[in-house]
Amino acid sequence: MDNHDKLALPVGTTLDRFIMRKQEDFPYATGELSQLLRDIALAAKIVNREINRSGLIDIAGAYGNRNVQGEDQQKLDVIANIRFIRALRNGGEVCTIISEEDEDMIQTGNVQGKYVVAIDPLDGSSNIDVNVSIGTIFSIYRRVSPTGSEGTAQDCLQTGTHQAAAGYVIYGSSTMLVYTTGNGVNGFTYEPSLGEFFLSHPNIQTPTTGKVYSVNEGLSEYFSEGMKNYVSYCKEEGYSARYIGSLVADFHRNLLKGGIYMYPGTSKVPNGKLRLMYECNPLAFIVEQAGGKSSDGRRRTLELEPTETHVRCPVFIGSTEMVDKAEEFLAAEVLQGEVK
Ligand SMILES: O=P(O)(O)OC[C@H]1O[C@](O)(COP(=O)(O)O)[C@@H](O)[C@@H]1O
Ligand SMILES: [Mg+2]
Ligand SMILES: [Mg+2]
Repeated sequence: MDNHDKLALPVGTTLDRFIMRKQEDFPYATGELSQLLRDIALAAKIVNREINRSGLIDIAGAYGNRNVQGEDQQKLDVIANIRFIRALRNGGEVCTIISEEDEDMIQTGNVQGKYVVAIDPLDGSSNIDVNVSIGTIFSIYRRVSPTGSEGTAQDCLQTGTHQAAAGYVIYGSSTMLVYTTGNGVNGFTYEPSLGEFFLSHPNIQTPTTGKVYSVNEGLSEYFSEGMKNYVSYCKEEGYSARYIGSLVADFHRNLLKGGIYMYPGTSKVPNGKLRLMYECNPLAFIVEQAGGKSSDGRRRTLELEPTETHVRCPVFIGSTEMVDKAEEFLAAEVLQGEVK
């Protein structure tokens, strides 16, 4: 009987109770990570409320600033960023934060905090004003430097294999929080009238293959030969193309139903668009814990060395057999290149 069976909690268990019961599984746990997960859930509830009424109040549209990625910040990007940073600062468990919306590391002042958080406060920004599912993505590391001082770059630039926990919130037809602490993946659905997340998707396992591929084909003229060949293969196999344009939403669908999401390197952007620390690493941890796979087309995402906090990397993530197949096509291209 493995851990999951021993601690199988019924659907409908509240998130708080689930976190508490899971903590009991680790006799040496001190409760800080549990509290940190609760802090994130609290901020998610507040951001969810803002999103649900975003059409009614003046929080639609651009904020008027550009972030470190050179993207126009949406007002909700900024609001979500403020809400999550405030919750993590007030919670006291986090010493340093890296956020998509801030160029530099954010020191919270909690020098006794044992954790570092990397966060994409609002994912799918291009979909905010058009009522399409968006999300929040987070990744949690234990600091490597001693407590008592601010977190360091070394604390923030750890490979994904060192994550203590990771997760995302999807603000869709319902709002869900999905996370892992390296002991399986569980999903919780938010019940707004009770203000609680309830266990709705215990021990998520992703199918080893699927019939859905997700990629922005608008970029296909910049795709490599191998990538073009894999997309043709998906069409020949009769797969359906599904691309919401919100990473969290495309990932979530494929996690539950099977499929592959790809944001490849292209001749225009060789490292692709997505960020390793707060988009690819957390989702790679989740997909692996659910029995799936994530790579940059060649190397395991979780083993990629982060060179700086906002570094980008190509990503192929989802059902293992589909990621394997995509890698095969990319490898064939390299071989052909060598033959020529
Ligand atoms: O419009 P493109 O180039 O296909 O990019 C869409 C991708 O960019 C993102 O919006 C990037 O994330 P942010 O919205 O957090 O910047 C992903 O959610 C999405 O999958
Ligand atoms: Mg994003
Ligand atoms: Mg974002």
